[in-house]
Amino acid sequence: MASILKIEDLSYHYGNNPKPVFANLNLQIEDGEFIAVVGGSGVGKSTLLRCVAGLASSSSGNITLDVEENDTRRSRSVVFQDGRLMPWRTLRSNIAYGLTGLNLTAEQKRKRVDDVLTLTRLDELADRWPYQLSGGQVQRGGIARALAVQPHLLLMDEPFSAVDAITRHHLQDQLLAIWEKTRKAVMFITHDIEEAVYLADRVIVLSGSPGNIALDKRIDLPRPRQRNTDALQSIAQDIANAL
Ligand SMILES: Nc1ncnc2c1ncn2[C@@H]1O[C@H](COP(=O)(O)OP(=O)(O)OP(=O)(O)O)[C@@H](O)[C@H]1O
Repeated sequence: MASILKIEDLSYHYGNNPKPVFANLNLQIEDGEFIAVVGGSGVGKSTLLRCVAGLASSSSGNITLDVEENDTRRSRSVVFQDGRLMPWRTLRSNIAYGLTGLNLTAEQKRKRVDDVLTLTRLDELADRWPYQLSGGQVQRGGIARALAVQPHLLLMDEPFSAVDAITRHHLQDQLLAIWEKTRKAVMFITHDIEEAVYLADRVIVLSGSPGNIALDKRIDLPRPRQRNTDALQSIAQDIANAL
């Protein structure tokens, strides 16, 4: 499979701080691949994601997204920890707002919104305001908004860390169902090693200061996966040891 994202010798400094958050980092993601990035607090996971998202400019190195650009879809989109729905817009309007600037007719936009509402199973909640949604529904709304732009690469920054454990498991399974249907490349940041092993094709461990890749582990467990199996726990333990 072809690489959709190539990160080469990436370094990042905040402001005048001479010490980089990470230095000479190299990573590739294949088209359709689900990778999870884990690492201790402050190691640079979110900074890396922001660089890939184009929200922060790397200090040196290259980030290449090998995707077909056109004006009806975006190369990448981001799902944040808090869903980031605008409180003054309904769910439907939040999703539609994300399509601003794309070259789509009103009818095409309406269809895009309807399609992602169905995909995230939020159809019946489309006209609610964010305050009328649960935490898990807000997160699914954030995923719907990110998917509406039909990104080649979906970037997720600890999207499920603010919800309870049961909701988190549901959201993980729904994300996997969406991923099976859309087969987008995903870069998923998490603190939770078991979440990473349950979801991803590859788990990348960031550690050190400056941060770099301490482990790049392919997860060969067949899908659909089971939680709490010895095989999954054993891989999670290997990853914990690398942290
Ligand atoms: N705006 C900023 N200005 C200066 N330093 C920053 C800024 N944002 C983050 N940092 C520092 O950069 C380092 C990496 O932060 P980052 O948020 O990328 O880590 P992280 O691995 O995502 O952490 P966490 O898991 O706690 O969210 C940390 O040491 C942090 O203090």
